[in-house]
Amino acid sequence: DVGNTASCPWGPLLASRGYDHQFTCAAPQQQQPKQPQTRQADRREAQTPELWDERDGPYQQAQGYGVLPQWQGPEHCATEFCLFSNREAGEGIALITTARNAYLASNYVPSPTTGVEPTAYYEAEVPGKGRGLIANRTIRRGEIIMQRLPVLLIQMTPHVNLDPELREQLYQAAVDRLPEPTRARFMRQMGATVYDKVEKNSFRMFVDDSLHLGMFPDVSKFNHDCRPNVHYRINNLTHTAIAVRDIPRGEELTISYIYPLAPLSTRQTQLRDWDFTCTCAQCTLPATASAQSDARIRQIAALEDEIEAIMARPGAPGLRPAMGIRLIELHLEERLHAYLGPAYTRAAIIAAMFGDEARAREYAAEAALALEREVGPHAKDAKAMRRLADDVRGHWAWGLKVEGQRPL
Ligand SMILES: C[S@@+](CC[C@H](N)C(=O)[O-])C[C@H]1O[C@@H](n2cnc3c(N)ncnc32)[C@H](O)[C@@H]1O
Repeated sequence: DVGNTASCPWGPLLASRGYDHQFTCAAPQQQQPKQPQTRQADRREAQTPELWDERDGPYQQAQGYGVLPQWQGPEHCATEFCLFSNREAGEGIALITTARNAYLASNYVPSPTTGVEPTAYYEAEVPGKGRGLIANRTIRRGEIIMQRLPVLLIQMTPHVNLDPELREQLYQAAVDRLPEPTRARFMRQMGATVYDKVEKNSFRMFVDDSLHLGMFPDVSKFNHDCRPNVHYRINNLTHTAIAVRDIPRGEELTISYIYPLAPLSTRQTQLRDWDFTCTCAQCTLPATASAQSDARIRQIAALEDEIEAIMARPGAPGLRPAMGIRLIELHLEERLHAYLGPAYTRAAIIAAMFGDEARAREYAAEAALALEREVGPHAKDAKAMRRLADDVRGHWAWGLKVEGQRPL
């Protein structure tokens, strides 16, 4: 059920979890995110496989799963991890994974590869960031900029455990299986070796329950910004990048590699894993403005905690209409356009509880739009917010905090 999934707003090497045989990114919005790069933990968790065993066992086991005919592989098995490839799927795809995961992938029907017309943006040198993407026309809020399948998908266990030389051989073999134009675009990504490219450009995603790193050469052109104008989600193996506000011609298109609702020092610590010092506008604010931004981030966290605690108590004692309004203001003042869904949801419910029909309708409509962008068009929360916007007075929350109107 794709509708069960939520977006993972914290950047490349993103954290995600799978449902059934889907490829999903399913970290709940409200949940405190996992650190974006938990490589040390992954290294500890991963079992050390025997290295580079191409004898019968893994091949037979792999063949037992019977991936679809247009797939090539298993090849180059290193214990249970083998190379599987398909030149016809998407722009060509290579997997380094177990036979079971390859079987799941090969049976998967991907979303179409699509997005705005290629001339809507162009690639250019961005001072202090290397190459990046620039809007070539006004890109409207909600426009899908890119929707892509990975061209290389590598299970985390061999990525962290294989002998470096063998790993690079295996990765090179995988890249060689891609059609030439895709291979060329893959090789243009930042990084000296294939391993290095994976470290610098991959997105975390799950195939069933196993953590993988997905490579999307087009998507890897987005630079990071702590106040991004593009949000991405990964559902069912597909990476979707979508504009979160109107983006004027000439502005850089950016995503966030981390969970950015954190003060400057925390963001900088997180970004150290990527080996660069962030030069985005938010990280280079003058000291006073930067301190004000940190204070707003702390206010957002405190207000959300307060609302949660109040809502958990019968009668929601101490709830005030201003709380929802302030939550929205703080998000907008901080330019957190990629993270508005939960804030508008809370504000819409609070407005409905206090019988403020106009605000409840407006906030619920904004919440629905934001959640559709952030989580996906089938998001259950987005549907719930649409229902609230369509019929505020029929909603369970309507008038609950209006004295004499309804018992709580
Ligand atoms: C996924 S690549 C993005 C595309 C890259 N600029 C290029 O030329 O291929 C990530 C790398 O871009 C650079 N980068 C991205 N965002 C940045 C930022 N906000 N500040 C400084 N460097 C950044 C860093 O070198 C980072 O390792």
